[in-house]
Amino acid sequence: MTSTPIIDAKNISKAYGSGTGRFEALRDVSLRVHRGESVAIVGKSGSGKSTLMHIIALLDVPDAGTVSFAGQDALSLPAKQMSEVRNKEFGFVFQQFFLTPGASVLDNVTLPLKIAGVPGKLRKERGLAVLEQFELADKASNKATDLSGGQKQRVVISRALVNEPSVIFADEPTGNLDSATGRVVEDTLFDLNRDLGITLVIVTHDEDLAARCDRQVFVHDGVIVSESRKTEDAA
Ligand SMILES: Nc1ncnc2c1ncn2[C@@H]1O[C@H](COP(=O)(O)OP(=O)(O)OP(=O)(O)O)[C@@H](O)[C@H]1O
Repeated sequence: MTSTPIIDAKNISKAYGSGTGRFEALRDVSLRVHRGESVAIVGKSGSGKSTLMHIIALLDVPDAGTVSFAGQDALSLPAKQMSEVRNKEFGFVFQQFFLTPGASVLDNVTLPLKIAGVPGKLRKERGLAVLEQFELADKASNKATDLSGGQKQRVVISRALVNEPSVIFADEPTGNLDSATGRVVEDTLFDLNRDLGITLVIVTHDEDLAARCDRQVFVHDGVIVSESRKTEDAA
């Protein structure tokens, strides 16, 4: 039985710069991600991992190729609808957190709901419910910057989850954390995958983190060179 992939990227190419400074970051790359899967994108620094993730997450457009989301050609959508897909269906977790420094934890977490036009009272309820889940409700009125690294990343995951996304894209999600805190953040992501069926796409250098994913996709010099699947004893 084959189901429609949640993400189906075909023949993606992307170059940066022009003339002699032109650099081909991705060359004819195709990648399918199925609903509920966890996929690690791995490779050396500069291999094109983040570029690939940004394109399949509709944060950037390729020079050539197509990206479908749930069977629909996402790149041909009008800009407004494309941002709606991104805002409603995707959650983002980046190494650098990207929290708004002066704003409260709650305001940071509920930002995707604000963008989606959800009224204030409901935003607050949903934001607090997610923070509660991560034992951060007592930090709701703190400034987002006045938190530990692990707490910040849990705030970022709360923000990624508040819209009940179908896919979470994480780019080196544990890169700024010590190993124990990183492990807690990883566990949180895999719990969401297992318990809620949220699809995970994780860009990482970390072999242990990659090994926890159902599938590993290896990128080298802008090309997918191989793939492997989790063996049961790596679980
Ligand atoms: N905005 C840009 N302008 C010019 N070149 C870029 C730009 N973004 C990325 N590149 C180049 O494209 C290549 C791929 O970058 P990308 O960030 O996708 O790699 P990566 O595998 O994610 O690397 P890292 O693990 O270091 O984050 C790199 O050689 C990078 O220098």
